Amino acid sequence: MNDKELFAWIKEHLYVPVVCDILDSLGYRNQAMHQRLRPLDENCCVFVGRARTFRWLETDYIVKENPYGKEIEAMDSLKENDVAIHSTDSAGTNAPWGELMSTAAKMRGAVGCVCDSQIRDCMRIKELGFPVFYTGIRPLDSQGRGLVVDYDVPVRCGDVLVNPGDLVYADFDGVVVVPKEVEAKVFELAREKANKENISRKELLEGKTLAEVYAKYGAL
Ligand SMILES: O=C([O-])CC(=O)C(=O)O
Ligand SMILES: [Mg+2]
Repeated sequence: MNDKELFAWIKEHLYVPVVCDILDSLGYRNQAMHQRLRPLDENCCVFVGRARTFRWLETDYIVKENPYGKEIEAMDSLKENDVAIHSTDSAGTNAPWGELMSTAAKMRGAVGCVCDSQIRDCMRIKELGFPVFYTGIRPLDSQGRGLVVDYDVPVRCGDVLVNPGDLVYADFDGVVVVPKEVEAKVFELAREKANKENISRKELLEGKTLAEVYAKYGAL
């Protein structure tokens, strides 16, 4: 399967919690982003793609020659199925993501953004239909408050260390990051667990008790 086929398959058959369960079973227990990251629009929050990371530096002055650092270059390098991942801005001084970033990302084929910081232009982002997970909303520009010092480097976002190219999967329950080295295994096992959950749900709806179905399929 190429990425396009894999991502379509994941969106059709899986959901974020089942992927988290499999990561748990393989010893990767800290791959779900912190619950402070929530979707801007619950009707537009499901995506799977590859991490493209932005490393932010907090500043208290405008860098004259290049007030946004490498941000514009990074944005224009986005490709099909990319997910923009912004390093954590604990201070929350500014909103590095808004409607123009969303528009630029969408036009390059990116499928979502996880911004562990503030966002702005929220109603326009919703109108555009670009999925964004965010920590807060604030109307202030990043210029003079922060800049992108590097991109496609490991960054911490939502308390998860994200490497460029990691698979990022988001739905209403949250955002999970699947490290490259376990990706194939995770989706093979997630398919099996989802099958067990589907049959368990069916039998629960037919009236069987939780103890009965758990004894049979071992899936919760
Ligand atoms: O200017 C920014 O950094 C964010 C923003 O407002 C936009 O993307 O429209
Ligand atoms: Mg704007």
